[in-house]
Amino acid sequence: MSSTPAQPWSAPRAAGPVRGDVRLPGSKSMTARALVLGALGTGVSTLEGPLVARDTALMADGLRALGTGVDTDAAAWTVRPAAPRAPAAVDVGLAGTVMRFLPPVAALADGPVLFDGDAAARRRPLGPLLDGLRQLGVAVTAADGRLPATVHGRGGVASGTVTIDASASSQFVSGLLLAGAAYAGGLTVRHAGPPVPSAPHLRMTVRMLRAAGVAVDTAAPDVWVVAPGRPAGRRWTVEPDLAGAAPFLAAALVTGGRVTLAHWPRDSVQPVAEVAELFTLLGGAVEVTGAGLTVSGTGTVTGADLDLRAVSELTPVVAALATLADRPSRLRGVAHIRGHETDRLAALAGQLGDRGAAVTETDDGLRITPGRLRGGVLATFGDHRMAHAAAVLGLAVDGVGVDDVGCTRKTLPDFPGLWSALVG
Ligand SMILES: O=C(O)C1=C[C@@H](OP(=O)(O)O)[C@@H](O)[C@H](O)C1
Ligand SMILES: C=C(OP(=O)(O)O)C(=O)O
Repeated sequence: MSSTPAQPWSAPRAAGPVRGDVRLPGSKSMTARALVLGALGTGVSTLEGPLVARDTALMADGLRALGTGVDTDAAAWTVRPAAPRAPAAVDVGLAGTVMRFLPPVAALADGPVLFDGDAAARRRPLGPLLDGLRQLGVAVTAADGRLPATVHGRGGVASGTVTIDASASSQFVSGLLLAGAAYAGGLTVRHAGPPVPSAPHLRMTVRMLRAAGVAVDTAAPDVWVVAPGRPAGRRWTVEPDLAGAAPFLAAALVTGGRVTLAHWPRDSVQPVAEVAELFTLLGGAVEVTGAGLTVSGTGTVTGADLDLRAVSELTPVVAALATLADRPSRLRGVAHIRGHETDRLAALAGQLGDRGAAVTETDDGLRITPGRLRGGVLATFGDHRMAHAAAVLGLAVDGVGVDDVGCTRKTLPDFPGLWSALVG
């Protein structure tokens, strides 16, 4: 973790239905991919509306350490590709995108690149990605398949097929695919194991590779074939962050309000259909118009049986909604979020349980029965989305707070400011 002092925060209660527009900064996932594709590109790339937050700053710094020119001074970022260089050291912080997307880039350098990060990042799974690199002939040293890890590149990677189990994170596949086009003969990635989570993020990876002119064949299930040929330098317009928008949209549901995510594109690379289905099952109405993506609620959250595998990063916000619902809920398909920023299933069961809901962990999710809720301080464990969950709970329960809202800077530069601007 960063060494900045903990920043306790009290979540505001909603005085009435929350109504308004919210302007979210750029998508973390899109910014990360555009930076990596830009670094490996044939020419200069620019990012309009990038996310300025800890995860994307770490990605920019990591690429700089590898020799890429990344200019983040202006509102639009510029990426000037250069052959990856070594020796180098990359601080991944707690960013899954940095720890999974940059080792395959480092494999192109000639020499050792050391990866390390926050203490919590050392607990996050990395082994299958490193095994994938080893299958391509890249030497990697890592104790127990976790950080710290060193990638010993030899100035290039031959083509090949790698077979990995990506059930712990879709980012293993995305990381390999993003760099794969720069490997001598391209790359084939096969997944073997329980289902890969977060399928929409794989879709985003493939769409952005194709948008940069890289051919990707996805005809066979769980197999991705990336043709050789570097991505084109190009201009990316980064969409508002849909995952970061989840607590704001949830506010409409809890309070019977109406919240619009402004500047929403008609054609998005983020999981709009999945998020719309989720909020509809929870009792809301979702529409995408020229004004943006709007969620309206009735003030009653409908408890439901929800498969969250595709949108697993929304689990903390959905769990908070489930504690406020009219009936019990079951959240399933998210066993792998035990390896997110913290063990999210344990953290949610503990913290929401302490606030009066009955929450039990299952093999792959949570059962949540609403109860008489009481205020109190939730521990975030450095996890931005635990703070989002607390904010949602606090809309309807007096005296809810978090021990450290600073962790929200991982993906939003000013979550408390945005939240009070909307909620009051
Ligand atoms: O590729 C990405 O940008 C992401 C993929 C997902 O990771 P997992 O597949 O590990 O859940 C998601 O949860 C994470 O927030 C961002
Ligand atoms: C799982 C998440 O992040 P990361 O990219 O660090 O995996 C998340 O943002 O919820």
